[in-house]
Amino acid sequence: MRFTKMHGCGNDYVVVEALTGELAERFARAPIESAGDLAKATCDRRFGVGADGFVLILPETRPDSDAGVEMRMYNPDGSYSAMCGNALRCVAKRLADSGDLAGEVVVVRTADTLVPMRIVSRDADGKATVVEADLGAPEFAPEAIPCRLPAGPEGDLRAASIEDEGGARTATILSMGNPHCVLFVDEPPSDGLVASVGPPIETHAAFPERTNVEFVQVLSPTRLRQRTWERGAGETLACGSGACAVAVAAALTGRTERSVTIELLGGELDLCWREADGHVVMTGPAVEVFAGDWPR
Ligand SMILES: N[C@@H](CCC[C@H](N)C(=O)O)C(=O)O
Repeated sequence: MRFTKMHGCGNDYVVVEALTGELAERFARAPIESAGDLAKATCDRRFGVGADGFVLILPETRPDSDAGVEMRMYNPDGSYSAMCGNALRCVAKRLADSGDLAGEVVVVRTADTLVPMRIVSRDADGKATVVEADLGAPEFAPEAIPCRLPAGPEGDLRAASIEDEGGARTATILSMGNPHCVLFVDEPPSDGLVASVGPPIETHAAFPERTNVEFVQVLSPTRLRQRTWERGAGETLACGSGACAVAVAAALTGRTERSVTIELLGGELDLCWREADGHVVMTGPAVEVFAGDWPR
């Protein structure tokens, strides 16, 4: 199996393009869970390639879909995620660089979401370097996230109270196709905070499908700092869907404007929660590191 090791802001992936041939036969019509063990093996940082996620690029099998391909993303623990912002940009770059992208625009389906993406810039060799992705509109209804906490007066979880061993915390909870619990903090989020609060919130009883946890410091009305404890992965250097959730949470709670830049441990992402259609548009880098064969 040929793979490409890629990353977006240091959030790294083993990406397998399986548009034709044996791999497409094996996975395109197979149940989602069927690639879970392969994800665990390849993502292992000691016994495998090492990555925050395993990504399959598959032919679109839904007859009525406008997507060119389907993306399936798996966490290192083998669980599937219906959304993954940084991996989506890597997929767009992969398609652009391998000549499988006719123009500068591609539509990728992940679960039930169609994600239009545009190559924003290329290097001197014509390889894509920056990609813009429209991740669609956030979901706020507790049952759609899913989250068992009761909605507030606005019908959402913009100021939900969630308890862990450290006491009650106020969180903004929403879905970008996957669940996010955003915690605003006054200081730069520390190693200790992320490591001690991330795991119990990820597996908190309020989240029947677990959750990603974002720790966010507001630096100005257009700039934030974010660290993320990811569902099924632990702390990563960046989380694209998390950055989208943070941009929405910050604007929704009046902390920032709707267009912001987010500083992550591995780089920066630009986000815009568009007024016109409520979609969240993320712009950021996509990088190829190396290619290889699994197993050798
Ligand atoms: N890092 C990703 C999100 C990956 C999936 C997440 N861990 C989940 O299970 O929801 C991103 O860039 O969005």
